[in-house]
Amino acid sequence: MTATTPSLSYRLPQVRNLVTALPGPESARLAERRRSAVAGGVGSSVPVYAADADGGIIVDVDGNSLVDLGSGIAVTSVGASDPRVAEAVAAQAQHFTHTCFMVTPYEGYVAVAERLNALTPGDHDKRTVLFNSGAEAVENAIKVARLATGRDAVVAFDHAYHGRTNLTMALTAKTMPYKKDFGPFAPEVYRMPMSYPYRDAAAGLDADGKAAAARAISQIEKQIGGDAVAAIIIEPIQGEGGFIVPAPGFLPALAAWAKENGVVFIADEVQTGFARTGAWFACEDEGVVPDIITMAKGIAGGMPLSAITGRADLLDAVHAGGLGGTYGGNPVACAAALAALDTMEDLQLPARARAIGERAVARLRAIADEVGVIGDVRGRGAMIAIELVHPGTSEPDAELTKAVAAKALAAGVVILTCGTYGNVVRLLPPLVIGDELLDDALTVLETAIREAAA
Ligand SMILES: Cc1ncc(COP(=O)(O)O)c(CNCCCC(=O)O)c1O
Repeated sequence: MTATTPSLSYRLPQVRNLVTALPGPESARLAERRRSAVAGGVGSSVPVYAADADGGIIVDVDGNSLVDLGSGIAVTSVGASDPRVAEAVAAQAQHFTHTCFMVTPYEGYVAVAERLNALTPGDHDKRTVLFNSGAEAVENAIKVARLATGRDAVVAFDHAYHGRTNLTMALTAKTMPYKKDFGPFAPEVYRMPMSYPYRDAAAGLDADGKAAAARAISQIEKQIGGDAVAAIIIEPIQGEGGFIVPAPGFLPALAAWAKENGVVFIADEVQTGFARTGAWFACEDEGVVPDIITMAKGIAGGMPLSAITGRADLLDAVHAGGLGGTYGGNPVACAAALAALDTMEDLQLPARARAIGERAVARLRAIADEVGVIGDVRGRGAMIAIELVHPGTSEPDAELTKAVAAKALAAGVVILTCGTYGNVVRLLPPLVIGDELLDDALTVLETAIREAAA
């Protein structure tokens, strides 16, 4: 831990420890039950079943302690059993688990909205609406943008990921596994080229952010026309598409164009939000103030909650009853969010994320030349990735990527992969992971890369 960050305490030993082969017998029994109970379309990254989790450790049903470098896909930044969150959940549940905010409202929803209005970029008048999933937040951000502008067209980007509902599938770029055979998809969605510095350079394109933005804007104007676009939606750092950090200048140029053309600029911070990238929100890195920001994942310590926060004039343009849903802003999830936000603030998790990222990037950059298969090391804060390629080329190596993740898992480290080409190893550790455990996991990852690449 750096000297300035508060000390962390844990309920479980923060030590990687395997006591059986993976999966162990209990996980194997659960897998058997799952085969005759759960649809095969739901996949799982690892073959073990969780029994407990705390800090950077997941304990499985066979007593194995694994290091969690996935945080349940960027969700459990405060850990999966933050004591403050657990206490808030229990306390709320003892009073009421649900009344439906559209029926009998409650303070927790209002308090979360006040916190998000204050925490998100921009000092303008804002309003917030709460939902359950990231995709639901994205769907509603687009609804608001279309109503407020009276326009239909929505611009999304190559390599984007926005969810698994019909509209968010239309916004998502990669077909397999997210979209294949699930169409037809919502109309009036247009895909534009992304700033992908590593691959832009490899393709001989000008990787400069302003040039990349100019390419996208030129296509928007030719294919749609600025006056027909309701919204641009973009992840400030693309997540499932491969932890793609656009070149500096790209986001500000798009936001400026959107403002000039009356287009709603939506930042999808479902994966980048809540300290993950070393700031409360990734947009802050270049001073971009979105008109609407979508949030979920890290918001509530693992409880299902999502939100849109945006300009009051946009969100208040919607007629009464136009936004909502049965469970949106569930009171238990709201209690968890308020507790999680307190933990993030008390533990200074944006700074902790930066420290985690610096540690990880230094280790990965140090071996890149030696192993020859790391084409790029990138990310910000504790959202770090390596793109794996065939030696001496920028050709994606998806098989090597799978092998690295499998070797890491066999040694007791849960690592997620992603990327349009399936060749990105991503690090999303809980922001409460300790340095010793992080270093141990990075050593395992280095060994896995060396062995898989040999
Ligand atoms: C930027 C961004 N927007 C929207 C979403 C969607 O959030 P939901 O809460 O999964 O609906 C995500 C979810 N990302 C992980 C999805 C994993 C999977 O389903 O295989 C995201 O990252």
